[in-house]
Amino acid sequence: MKRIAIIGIGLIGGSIALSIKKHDPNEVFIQAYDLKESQLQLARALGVIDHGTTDLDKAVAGADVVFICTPVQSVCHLLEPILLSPALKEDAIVTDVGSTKMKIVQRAQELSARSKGVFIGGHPMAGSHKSGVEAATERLFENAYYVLTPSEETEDAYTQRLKALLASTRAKVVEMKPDEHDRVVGAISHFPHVIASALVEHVYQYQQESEWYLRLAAGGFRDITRIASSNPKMWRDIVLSNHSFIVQQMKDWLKQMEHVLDMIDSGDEERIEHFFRHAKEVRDGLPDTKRGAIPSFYDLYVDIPDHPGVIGQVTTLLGIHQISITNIAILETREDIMGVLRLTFRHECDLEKAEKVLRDANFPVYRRD
Ligand SMILES: NC(=O)C1=CN([C@@H]2O[C@H](COP(=O)(O)OP(=O)(O)OC[C@H]3O[C@@H](n4cnc5c(N)ncnc54)[C@H](O)[C@@H]3O)[C@@H](O)[C@H]2O)C=CC1
Ligand SMILES: O=C(O)C(=O)Cc1ccc(O)cc1
Repeated sequence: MKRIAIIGIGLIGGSIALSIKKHDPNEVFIQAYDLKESQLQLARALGVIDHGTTDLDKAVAGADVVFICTPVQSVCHLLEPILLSPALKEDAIVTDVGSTKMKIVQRAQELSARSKGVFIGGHPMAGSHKSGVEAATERLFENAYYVLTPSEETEDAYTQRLKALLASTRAKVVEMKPDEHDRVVGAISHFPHVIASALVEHVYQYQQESEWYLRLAAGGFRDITRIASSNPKMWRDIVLSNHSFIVQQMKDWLKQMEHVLDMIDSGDEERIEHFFRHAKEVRDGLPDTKRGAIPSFYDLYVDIPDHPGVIGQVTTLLGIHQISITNIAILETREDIMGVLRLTFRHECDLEKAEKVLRDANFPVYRRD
């Protein structure tokens, strides 16, 4: 029986646990640690873990592989008590899922000589703007890249052992140096999150002048700012931990914006069209993966008319048809309706069934991403 420890059982820790468990249900025992007893209880109730504890030594005891799945600043703090834990098994692999790698790998290297285990940095390049174990799904990492950052001293046998375990995620595992990882991921993930949030803030300032700004916000604005709905604490940690690259990229961006400003101000038709054409070509040429770096969750939206008991009708209908909902939220209000209900499902087939059941009952349902 293989023992896997998950430290921080949220969206990513839960999704790793589920994918490993689904692959080998009878051969794996998943033990978890979290600061929040409630997350451990929920994870146990959802069948994501076999055992939960708020005692770190007990959680790592006897584990063959330990995944640290907390926000990145906590990963740095947890490395010492985990790598130097007397309960850590000889030759255990300790890995993490943090969105940045340089600081984490550097801290692990400082501790490596005194540890019984071996640290290999990791980062699954898939996620969501949702968090918590309730949003975890075993298919989250399917077809996404999963970066590992073994150091030059890491014996290849350990890396191969970890890769074999990660095969259950069906991600494409690749190896990178921590600095290259942080520079590239800074540009394609971290900095875009800063831009998305800044764009929301930008329009919010205008909103003080007229309420129409956010009321009219649709289509493109929604698409480009979707990631601004992500977990603020997680992104605070990421930005602090990848500070230098993000600051550099921000300076490059300001220069780029100067060019764009100059181009638009000049009214030069040819330059402006070329700007949009080139961006379109690069964007259209992005690798067409079924599930990319930001895979959609299985969300269904229902417009809720303004009369009592409607939300109850929706959930009852789904219950009668035995369709499980992972998450439910009322998102926004428009004048003509009471709100938009977002129903999240763990599996695509549940979403399809729910869509049919609700449509047959004349609810206005739609998908959106
Ligand atoms: N959410 C995403 O899209 C992605 C996140 N990541 C990385 O994965 C890590 C986890 O992110 P999520 O699973 O989204 O967060 P989450 O908020 O869903 O889960 C984090 C869990 O860690 C627990 N936790 C926090 N501090 C702790 C501590 N000191 N000790 C023990 N438990 C602690 C929390 O209670 C929570 O259950 C972060 O480092 C993030 O940068 C990586 C890829 C994608
Ligand atoms: O790709 C994005 O930017 C996402 O929103 C999903 C995500 C978030 C954090 C990561 O470390 C990796 C992927």
